[in-house]
Amino acid sequence: MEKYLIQGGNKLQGEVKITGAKNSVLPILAATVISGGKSIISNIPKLQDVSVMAEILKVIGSKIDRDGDTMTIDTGPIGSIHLPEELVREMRSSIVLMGALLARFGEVNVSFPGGCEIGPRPIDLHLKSLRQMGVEIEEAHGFIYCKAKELIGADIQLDYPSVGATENIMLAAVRAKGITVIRNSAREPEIMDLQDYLNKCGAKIKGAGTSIITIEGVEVLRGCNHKIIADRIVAGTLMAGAVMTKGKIILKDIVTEHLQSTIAKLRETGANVIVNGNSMMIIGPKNINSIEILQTLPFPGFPTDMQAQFMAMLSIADGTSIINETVFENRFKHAEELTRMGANIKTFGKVSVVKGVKKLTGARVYAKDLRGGAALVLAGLVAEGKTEVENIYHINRGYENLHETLRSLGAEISCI
Ligand SMILES: CC(=O)N[C@H]1[C@@H](OP(=O)(O)OP(=O)(O)OC[C@H]2O[C@@H](n3ccc(=O)[nH]c3=O)[C@H](O)[C@@H]2O)O[C@H](CO)[C@@H](O)[C@@H]1O
Ligand SMILES: C=C(OP(=O)(O)O)C(=O)O
Repeated sequence: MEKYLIQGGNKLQGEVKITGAKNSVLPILAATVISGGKSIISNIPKLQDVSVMAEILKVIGSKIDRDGDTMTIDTGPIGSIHLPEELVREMRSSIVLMGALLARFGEVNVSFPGGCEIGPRPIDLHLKSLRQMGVEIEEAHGFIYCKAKELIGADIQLDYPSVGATENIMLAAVRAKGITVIRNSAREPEIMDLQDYLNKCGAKIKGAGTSIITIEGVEVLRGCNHKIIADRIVAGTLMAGAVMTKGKIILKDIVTEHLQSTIAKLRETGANVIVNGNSMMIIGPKNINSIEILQTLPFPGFPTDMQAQFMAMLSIADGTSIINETVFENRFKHAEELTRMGANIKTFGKVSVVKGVKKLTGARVYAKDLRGGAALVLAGLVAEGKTEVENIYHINRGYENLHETLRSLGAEISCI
């Protein structure tokens, strides 16, 4: 199995273009199913999750050509509503194929999805909302069979602004009869990107980016051309790396508006962040200040997908930081691995206390999930000596050749 070997000590320096967002491209690829037409999607990152989503679409009949970062997807030939269990279980985002196939065929058979193991990840809000739209759902033997004689617009109040539930409702609602309103919807930028794609296909959606989304169902959708937004989490990960290594990097092709909570917290550490249109310079401070309280929240709050990387950064800060993970039940598996590298971290349920240490030391550590894996790589960049990060297949789910990006910025890292 592949692993990363890192020799710590080099500063990150230089310029890097940020790739397209995993959490945007996955629901948009699922959305291509609805029209049965041809869509050309660009700025697609090379990620394991993208390959899996493309494979699922192919298994049910789509034709897909990939040329560099662009995919041409023809979903006209899809002939099955049964999604392949093995592939669906490989990632979380496969669940949004439920809304997409319901919109196209009024029927879908899907197993429970996979994704990072960061605590229980129920889909009760997805199912409750789809039921409100006239979908009959049977759960048996690990599968969910959904059928709707007719999808009907509904007024849906989400108990929590779930990203996946918001996406599933949007996808089903674009072809439902009448108007669907999602209240307390997720406001993540990836929801706005999904709205943009669907509206280019002929959907009538308003409000993405706010907590009320209104969807007027239409009879027909067509394929379209769409460019995926930049990945704010990949950008944030590199920003944390620049701060930890006392480096200086420039990120290109980003949407700085999507990064405000990360920028604010990095400034608290003493980092100098200079925003210039769709690029940004980050200069690491001499000494990293601790952060009194870092609380993860739905967007526009601080993203849970940046929590692990910030824990790695705060483990070498001056002073003690408190991290409160409010989004997922069990997203601190990286704490134990960081401790092997000399970090001083105590976790109590959803709260971690991170007491900054003078230095980390290289060790053999295991990625337990995607962002936790990225955090260990960042720790390796500053640790004294060699760090081996095992199980990097987790990292490949969400970062396109992370080692090559870091090497282009001066890090000593190789994949063996
Ligand atoms: C592929 C993708 O886009 N993944 C992102 C998406 O995951 P995902 O869509 O799974 O995240 P959700 O926003 O749905 O989940 C947030 C919280 O709501 C709970 N919940 C969710 C649905 C439900 O029916 N019932 C329920 O209780 C979850 O267990 C979790 O505690 O948003 C998360 C929160 O920003 C990110 O960390 C993930 O990177
Ligand atoms: C948790 C994540 O991904 P997923 O929802 O796909 O498991 C993530 O991107 O950090």
